[in-house]
Amino acid sequence: MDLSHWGGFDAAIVDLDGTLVDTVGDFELALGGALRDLGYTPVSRAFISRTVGKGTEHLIRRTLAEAGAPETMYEAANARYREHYLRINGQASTVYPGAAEGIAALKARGLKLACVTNKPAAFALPLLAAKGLAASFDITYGGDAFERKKPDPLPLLKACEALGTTPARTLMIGDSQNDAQAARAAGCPVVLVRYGYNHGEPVEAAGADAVVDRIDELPALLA
Ligand SMILES: O=C(O)COP(=O)(O)O
Ligand SMILES: [Mg+2]
Repeated sequence: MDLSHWGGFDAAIVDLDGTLVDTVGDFELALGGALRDLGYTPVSRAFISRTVGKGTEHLIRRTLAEAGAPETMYEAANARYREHYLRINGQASTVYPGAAEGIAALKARGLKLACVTNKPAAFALPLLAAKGLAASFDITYGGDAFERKKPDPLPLLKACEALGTTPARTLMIGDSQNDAQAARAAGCPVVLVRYGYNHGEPVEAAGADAVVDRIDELPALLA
């Protein structure tokens, strides 16, 4: 695969869950804790992997339905989830092989970097710091930064604006259809990683320009 026809980039926007960090273990602890507090049985890891990616509200609403709990429990579940998540954040998650190296190599080439995630900033910022990734990014936007989150293009357009780049010269690196759709609508080329969470669907079907096994493959492909 040769992506050099893209003709160079000034910046990259990088997704967090499923792209930089395997966080399904953290989600499992926090959702499980919240469900137990409310008297329900925790949901499976497989369910979590195919549900993560569209932000906290979507995840909690789907989790309540999966656990057989009423929708009216949303506020209580959200409060319990937040408390558990803030306490366990990072304890059951790991940086994917090649992710830190890949980001460092892109940065060393002079690309500006933004982390744009649907994870709330209160979870995303401490996680990036705990995993030694925070300093790599010029800016980080959580899922609560703007009126709309990915797959809407708004967070990507705001990131380009903040970095002083154009979408055409800003590469989106993500793991799901939310990243691919947001990138398409914003006008950013997009690469997806094969190992993340894409709602249980093959990542090849998400409409990316390319799919890679590791982020540290990218610098050579872009040469
Ligand atoms: O919290 C989520 O929904 C996941 O967010 P991300 O994949 O955009 O990082
Ligand atoms: Mg993701």
